[in-house]
Amino acid sequence: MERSRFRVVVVGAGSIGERHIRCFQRTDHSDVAFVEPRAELRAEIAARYPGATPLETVEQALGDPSDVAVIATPAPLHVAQALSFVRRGAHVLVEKPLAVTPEGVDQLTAAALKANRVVGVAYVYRAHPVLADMRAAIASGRFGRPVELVAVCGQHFPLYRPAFRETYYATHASGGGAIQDALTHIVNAGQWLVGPVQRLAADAARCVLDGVEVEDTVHVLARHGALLANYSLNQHQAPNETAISVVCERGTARFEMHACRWREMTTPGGEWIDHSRPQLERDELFIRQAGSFLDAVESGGPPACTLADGLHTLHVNRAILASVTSGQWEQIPDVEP
Ligand SMILES: NC(=O)C1=CN([C@@H]2O[C@H](COP(=O)(O)OP(=O)(O)OC[C@H]3O[C@@H](n4cnc5c(N)ncnc54)[C@H](OP(=O)(O)O)[C@@H]3O)[C@@H](O)[C@H]2O)C=CC1
Ligand SMILES: O=C1CO[C@H](CO)[C@@H](O)[C@@H]1O
Repeated sequence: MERSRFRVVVVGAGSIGERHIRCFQRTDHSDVAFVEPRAELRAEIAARYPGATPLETVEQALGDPSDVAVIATPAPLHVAQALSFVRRGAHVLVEKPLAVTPEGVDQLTAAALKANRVVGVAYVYRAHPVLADMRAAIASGRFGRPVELVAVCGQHFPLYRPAFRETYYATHASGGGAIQDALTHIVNAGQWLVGPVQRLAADAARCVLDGVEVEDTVHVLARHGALLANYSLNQHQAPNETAISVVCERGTARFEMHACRWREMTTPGGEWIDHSRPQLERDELFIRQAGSFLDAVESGGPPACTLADGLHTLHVNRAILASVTSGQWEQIPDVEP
């Protein structure tokens, strides 16, 4: 069957916005425009992506509604901008984290429901085929009930984002710090694998990165119902590694993003059985995410990460920040699916 073509506008052509322009173009189902207020950057991006239409303001984009808007601005702007586009009839993919506070999210949810628009949150791990395979294996029940999740993650953030001090990353209020910027991917993946978090306790500090006040190292103890979880992440170690293990009653499954594999072990003291794929190029994840969002728009089905899932992760981000300050366990509010 012939696929629909979509008019897609990417709002904010910074680091991730440029990637979305490129990756939506690569789906071959999109005519892409983008909003970038800074004239110099707008011209540079337009030169790099000749098919993409440059716009200066969000108002211009709202005046000529697209089918899909991708919100790639700093987090405090996400919800209000998403709401404006939904009200103009667009489906919206919002970058992570959904926001820094839950303000306006109920309004966005109601508006999306009323207008029958798909709103998804761009937690891109959900587009990872290896993680999806491991999730399906766990969900099949062949390892028994999941009882524990252990995530161990780290990378040298300045290598990947040398200008981090000058971006939203520098403050919590603008969506920065290891918790809201990086760990949020991992807790969202944890939630996808084993369900929502009910309570948590956290510790975090700025250990190495200079020129910012926000934390670069974080440890979280969490309860996903009966399951015990433990998340650790830093943004300064040399290895770029992400490993998420799910220990079940009759076997352990481990996702190793850096090795592009998941592995299982079911015999006590036995050998790992590996399920590997060739290493993915970074764009490939985002092309898959774009394609999957357009599929949801086409079918009217739920996106990979729904607004409700993104809101739950937002509550988790906030509870981690609160626990670091209070030194107490924090409860996570329920979110209606
Ligand atoms: N999923 C992932 O892997 C990643 C997700 N992200 C997330 O994406 C978001 C953006 O991050 P990133 O691209 O790194 O940030 P950048 O600072 O690189 O880019 C943000 C862009 O938004 C633009 N912008 C700011 N305000 C407005 C506005 N009012 N209207 C239109 N455009 C505006 C900025 O324009 P100007 O040029 O004027 O500053 C800039 O181009 C964050 O929420 C971040 O957490 C980021 C990186 C990777
Ligand atoms: O979401 C993200 C994924 O990784 C990037 C590089 O470490 C971050 O900058 C970003 O915010």
